[in-house]
Amino acid sequence: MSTRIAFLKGHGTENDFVIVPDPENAIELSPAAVAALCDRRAGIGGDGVLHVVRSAAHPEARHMAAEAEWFMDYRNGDGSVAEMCGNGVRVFARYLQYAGHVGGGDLAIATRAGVKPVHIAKDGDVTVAMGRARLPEGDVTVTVDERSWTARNVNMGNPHAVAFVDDLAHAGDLYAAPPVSPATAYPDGVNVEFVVDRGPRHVAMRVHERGSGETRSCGTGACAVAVAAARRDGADPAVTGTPATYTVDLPGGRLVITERPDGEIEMTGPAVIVAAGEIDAEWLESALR
Ligand SMILES: N[C@@H](CCC[C@H](N)C(=O)O)C(=O)O
Repeated sequence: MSTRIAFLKGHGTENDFVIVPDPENAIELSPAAVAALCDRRAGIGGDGVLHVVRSAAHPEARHMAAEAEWFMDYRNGDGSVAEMCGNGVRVFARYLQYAGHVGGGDLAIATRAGVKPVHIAKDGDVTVAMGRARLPEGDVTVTVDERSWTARNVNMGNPHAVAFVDDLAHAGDLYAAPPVSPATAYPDGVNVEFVVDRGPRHVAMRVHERGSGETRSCGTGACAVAVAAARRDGADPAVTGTPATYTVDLPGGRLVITERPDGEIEMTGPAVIVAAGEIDAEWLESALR
């Protein structure tokens, strides 16, 4: 009988993840193994992997263990490592609740972008305190076919380029990463958001994610969009002294983002566990050959 590895499948506004519980960090998840798990035909399928490890058991998280028991070791679908995943951290919290590691209410999760406070509400939504955005100086340019847009460089722990467009269809098929220049603005690659207005403080977006391609939702992307929209709309909370709340519609659902005058950003939306099962370790080995 071959060895089996437990997994779950979950999503936040259809940004979907293979969840691999591994409290003692005993499973070696190589980039090839992550890509095999995320393969939508030959594997389980997902935009990324949430490797669930005790902070004390992971060299990148040990220093956060006193504040947060669990570390979200997030990987993109192509196996690359990313600093942060906003939908991922909400689904991670839902998994901790599902597995009985936490009840509802408040908890903290360690990520590569620091410890994130999370609140699991009784109504089912999960809110994460994402911290502050960084806005590196200088606009960037996003190009799709014959169209180009000046875009805002926003860092939410991970890098984003936010372009306001007239029509989301102008983003094209997004099968490949849209070129962003200057390339020096993003030495480690970039997530690209295309945004249209839907109403006052209400936008819709599509995203091409670094390491995953076009996804149905991106939490850090939605935060970057809200931050860029507030600056564009003259609603920067640091200037007005009042919080700015944006509703962000994505192909997979709706997220609500609030930025406070001190720059702290909160994101709220659904997080769902869909299934639980077992990975055949022999299959995973063979997928790596
Ligand atoms: N979908 C995520 C972002 C995942 C990481 C991203 N692809 C990157 O490489 O930075 C989210 O919900 O934030």
